Amino acid sequence: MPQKIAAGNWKMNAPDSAEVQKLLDAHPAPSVSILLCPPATLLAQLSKYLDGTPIATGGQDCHTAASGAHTGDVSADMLRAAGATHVIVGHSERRADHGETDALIRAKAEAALNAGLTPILCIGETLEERDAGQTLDVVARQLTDGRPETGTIVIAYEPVWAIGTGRTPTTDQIAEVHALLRDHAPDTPLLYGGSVKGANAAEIFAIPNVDGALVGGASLTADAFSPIIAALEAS
Ligand SMILES: O=C(CO)COP(=O)(O)O
Repeated sequence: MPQKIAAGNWKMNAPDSAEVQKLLDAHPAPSVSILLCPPATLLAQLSKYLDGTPIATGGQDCHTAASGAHTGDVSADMLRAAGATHVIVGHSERRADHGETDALIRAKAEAALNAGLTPILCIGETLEERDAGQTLDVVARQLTDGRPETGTIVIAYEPVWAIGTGRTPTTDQIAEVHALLRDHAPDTPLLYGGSVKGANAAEIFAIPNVDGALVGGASLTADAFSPIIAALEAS
């Protein structure tokens, strides 16, 4: 059975530290893995705060190189030194905003593995691709081209049109993609991401081959994230 993971992607947001303490108080001994991915500037501080607790931390992106002349970037080794265990790579917001290709994302995932981090590889189709019937082709290509040949990773299926929109795919649509991912990655945790809330979490976690969630907006407060963690524990 792949590990169950409730991961929060804070994106470019900085919740109050009281929210983190509230989350810890609500989940002193979780039966699933909990991960928070803050902005890079907060990572060291948050990792220190969470040291010795069941909540782990991750980065939101990394450079392919370990160090060097790359103004504005952060390496996987630096994330690791700041306390991270994971790093998100290939998020659709980075694919869209920074033109990240599958080849670049794969190099980032390899850099993460080399630094001792577990990459969370994000894949997912746009609405145009879904409407054109290309969803399975797109995610299969992103997986094949973006995934390192060896090493332990986590995969997050995040349909671009479901991110921050309040729209989620039907359970059949999620099940179809996750079945394909499971065929390609039998022992890999497969997360769903895109408008996951306390209200829909149980239904999503009941879908075969869904091992957890990558949560954006609802990871910013303990009140919103805690019911998602509880639903995963109950699944
Ligand atoms: O992009 C996401 C997580 O990486 C999902 O964001 P939302 O949960 O805000 O839709």
